[in-house]
Amino acid sequence: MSLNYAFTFSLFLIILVVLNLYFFYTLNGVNKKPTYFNLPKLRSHPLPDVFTEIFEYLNYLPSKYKSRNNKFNLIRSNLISSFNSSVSKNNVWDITDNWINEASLFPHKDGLPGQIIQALRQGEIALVDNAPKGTQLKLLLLLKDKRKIFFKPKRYNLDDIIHGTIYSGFDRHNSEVFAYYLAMALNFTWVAPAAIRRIHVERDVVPVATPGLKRTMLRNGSSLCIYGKCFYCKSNETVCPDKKGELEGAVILYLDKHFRQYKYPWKRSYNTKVQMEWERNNDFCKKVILTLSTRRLLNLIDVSIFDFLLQNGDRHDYEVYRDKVILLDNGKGLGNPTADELDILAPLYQCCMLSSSTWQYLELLAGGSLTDVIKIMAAFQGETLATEDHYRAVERRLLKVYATVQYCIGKHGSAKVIKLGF
Ligand SMILES: Nc1ncnc2c1ncn2[C@@H]1O[C@H](COP(=O)(O)OP(=O)(O)OP(=O)(O)O)[C@@H](O)[C@H]1O
Ligand SMILES: [Mn+2]
Repeated sequence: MSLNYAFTFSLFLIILVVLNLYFFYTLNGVNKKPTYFNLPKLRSHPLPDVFTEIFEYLNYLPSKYKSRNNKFNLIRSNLISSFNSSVSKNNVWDITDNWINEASLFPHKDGLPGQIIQALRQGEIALVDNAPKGTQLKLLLLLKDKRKIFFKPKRYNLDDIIHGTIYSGFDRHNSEVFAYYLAMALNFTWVAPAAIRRIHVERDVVPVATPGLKRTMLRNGSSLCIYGKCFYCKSNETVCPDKKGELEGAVILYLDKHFRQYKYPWKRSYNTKVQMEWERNNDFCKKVILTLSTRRLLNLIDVSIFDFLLQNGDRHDYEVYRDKVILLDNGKGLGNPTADELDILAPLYQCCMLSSSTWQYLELLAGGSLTDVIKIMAAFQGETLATEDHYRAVERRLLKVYATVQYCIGKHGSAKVIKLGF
C-alpha cells in the first residue's frame, strides 16, 4: 500500500515538473515571437464602441455622399472668382482694415481674397522681428504699408510623414495655408488669410532685422540660419535658406484686434499616460453644455470638423472675436495622410449636434468637390499645398464626418441633431 502510495506520489511529482517545464517554455515563447508574426500595433486605449458604430454607418453611407452635388457649382464659381485675381489693388488693406461684416472676419468675396494673398506675398518688408508668442518658431514681418504678418517657416517637405502622436513634430507651414483654403471652401469665414511666401534672408531679412532677431541667427557655412525666440526654440533647431538663399514659409495676416482666448474643452493632455475627461467619459458633452451657449458649442463642433479634415489634433486654446471662434493656429495638420484620428471629432459625436447651415453646406461638398475647389483656388498662386495622398485623405475623412452625423441622427433623430436657425 505504501509502495503504491509512493509510486502515485512520484508520478504526480513528475507530472507537476513536466507541467512546470511546459509553462516556462510557453512563457519564453512569448518573447521569442517569430518576426513574421506581425500583429498590428495596439492602441494605448481600446477602440471606443462609438468608433465601431460610426464605422458601421460608414459602410452603409448613402451614395449621395460619394457623388458630386450640382448645387455646389455656383458656390464653386464664386470661390474661384474670389481667388482669381492676379493684380493687387492699392486699397486692399484699407478695405481689410475697415472690414466690419457679420459674414466674414476678412473680405471673402469679389476677388478680394486673391488680392489680399497677392499683397501678403509681394508686399515690401520694412522690418523683421521674432514673434515670441506661442511655442513654435515664427517671425513677425512688418510690411512697408504697416501691415503685420506672421511668418511660420517651412520645416518639412510636403511628402514628409510625421510619426508619433497626433500633435508631434514642428508646425507644418503648408497646413496653415491649406487650412485657409479649406476654411473658405467650408464657408468657415472666421479665418485669417494665409499664403506661401519665400523671403531672401540676406536681401529681405538681414537689412531690416531687429537686433533681437539678429541675436537668434547663426551662420552655418555660407548660410545664415534662424533659431528664433519661442518656448521650444533651440539653437540646434534652426531653419536655413535653400540654395537660392530663400526661406519658405506661411505668411498669415496678423489680426491686430483685441480678441479673447479660452480653453478648448476637448484639449489633449500632451502626456500619453494621462487621459483627459473627454477621453474617458462619452457623456462629457453634458458637462460642457452647462458652461457654453448653444451657439458657441455649435461653433466648436464646426471647428472639430475642420480640424478632423486637416488632422489637427493640437487645438488647445481658441480665440474669439465678435463672439465667433477664429480659426487660428492650424499648423499641426497634414502630418500623416494615412491617419484619421477620429477622436478629433469628439465634440461632434459626443454632443451629437450640428448647425443646420454647416450640415447643408457639408452635404454640397461631397464626391470630390471639396478638394477639387481647394486645388483650383491654390493653383492661382502656382503653389502645391499638399501631396495627392493628403488630398485623398481629406476626402476620405469627409466621408467619416458624414458617417458620424448619420450615427448621431441614427441615435437621436435628425430633429435633435441638426440645429435649425444656426
Ligand atoms: N493671425 C494672427 N493674428 C493675431 N494673433 C495671432 C494670429 N495667429 C496667432 N495669434 C496669436 O498668437 C498666439 C500664438 O500663435 P500660434 O498658436 O499660431 O503659435 P504656436 O507656436 O503654434 O503656439 P502653440 O504652441 O501655443 O500652439 C495665438 O494663441 C494667438 O493668440
Ligand atoms: Mn500651435
